[in-house]
Amino acid sequence: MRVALLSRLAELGPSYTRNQRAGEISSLVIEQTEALDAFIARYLPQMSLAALLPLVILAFVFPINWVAGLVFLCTAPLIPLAMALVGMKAADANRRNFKALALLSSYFLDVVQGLITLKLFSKSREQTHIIGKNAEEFRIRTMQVLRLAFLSSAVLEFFASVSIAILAVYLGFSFLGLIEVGSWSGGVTLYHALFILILAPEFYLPLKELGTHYHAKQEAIAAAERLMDIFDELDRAETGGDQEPPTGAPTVHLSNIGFSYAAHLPPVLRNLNLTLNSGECVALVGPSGVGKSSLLSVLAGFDRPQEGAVLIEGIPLSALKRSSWMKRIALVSQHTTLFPGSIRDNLLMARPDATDAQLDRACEQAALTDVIVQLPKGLDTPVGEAGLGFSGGQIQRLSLARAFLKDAPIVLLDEPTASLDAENEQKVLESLTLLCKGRTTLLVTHRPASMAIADRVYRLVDGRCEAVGDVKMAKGEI
Ligand SMILES: Nc1ncnc2c1ncn2[C@@H]1O[C@H](COP(=O)(O)OP(=O)(O)OP(=O)(O)O)[C@@H](O)[C@H]1O
Repeated sequence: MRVALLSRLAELGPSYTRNQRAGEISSLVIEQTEALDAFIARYLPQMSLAALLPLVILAFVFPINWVAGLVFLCTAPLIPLAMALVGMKAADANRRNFKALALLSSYFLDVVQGLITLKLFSKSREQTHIIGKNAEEFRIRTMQVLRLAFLSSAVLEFFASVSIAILAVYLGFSFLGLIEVGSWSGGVTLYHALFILILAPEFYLPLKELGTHYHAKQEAIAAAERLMDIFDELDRAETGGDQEPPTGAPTVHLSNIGFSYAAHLPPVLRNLNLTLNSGECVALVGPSGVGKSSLLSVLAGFDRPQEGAVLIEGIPLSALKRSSWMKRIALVSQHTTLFPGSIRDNLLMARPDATDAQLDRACEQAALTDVIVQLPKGLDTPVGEAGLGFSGGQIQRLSLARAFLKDAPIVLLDEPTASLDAENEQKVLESLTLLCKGRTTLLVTHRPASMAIADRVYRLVDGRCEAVGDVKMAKGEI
């Protein structure tokens, strides 16, 4: 289930996950998935037992004493009935419990990630208080679930005990000759009475156990509902077609693109037209928040435009095989994630078969060599979650090194030199000039120096692209 869930999330891509709370998703994948295990491993096998064992016992008891058989037959349905009555409430309680857990997880993650900001504004105590409140809410919800689980066990135990007691009184009286109905052979012998009484708890046991595991079923239903939300989201995923993208640096045409993040939000891109000729580097400028990164995301295929189409050599992007398209683009975004492992592992993601010489060259091109030679373990230095021990600029250079390594015909760059000093910027720009040669490149930038490597400059205004006469003019505007 976890593997299926993660591959669905990968198919949904960043356009889905960036609108979700990371803590909630991780609680869903790690903890809530676990709830299905109890249902499959305990409840379902118990259901077969509960259907089979009482029938077998009845088959032995009826030929000996039909009244005892009738008592079994009449009291047995009481247990599933009581179980279902209590269980109806349990699904709701479990749903609330999972919600409280998801809220607690996501809040906790936000606080841990934003600890510096909280310390800076002396808000950590306040947040601790809010986490305390969420934890208390989770405790209350958990207790509600447990109360229902124990209550259902008690009710089942009660019904089973009363039924056995009725049977014991009947068998006792029959044995003493005070009751004469029931036995096919006249009276009840000690052997028969003991045989039925010893079997009685075994008759109710599978039903009681089923009741005990019933809350596992309700827990699984609550978890499955949330999991199904993600599987149902698949319709919104950009799954792509089955056509292979053209080889070499293609001409990319954005035709009448209209895009907004949600139906209730104003469009970010409106009737946008832009052509990136084969092997050409186009720079895109514009004020912050105008939609440059959104345009890159549409071009990379992470977001689907509501209007218009992205055409790769005339073929709509939506018709291309997604995995092949991903191999054709190198993207340096503003948010780079470093995965736990060594620097080498993080670089090899871009090209698993890269040789040491190729890795060294990519580091050199991205102005990363100076950083690596200072590390005692060099390329084998471990980097932690979110690039622990790496500065923003160093992470950006690592992302650039990945782009150099990938050697893809389409290059998408979002502010590639934003966190670099003038000296390193110059170094990286020289490498970028080489990288862009012969590749179709879109370079989003605010930096005048970066624009110099572009063949043409466009400005994004009001959701549309306007050509800027020349680089000098664009520099003047910035
Ligand atoms: N996931 C999202 N959901 C809703 N709105 C979004 C989302 N991401 C961005 N936006 C909005 O879309 C608009 C364009 O954002 P975008 O990041 O594309 O701008 P940008 O030009 O790249 O800005 P910058 O230069 O600061 O990086 C902004 O108004 C932003 O608030």
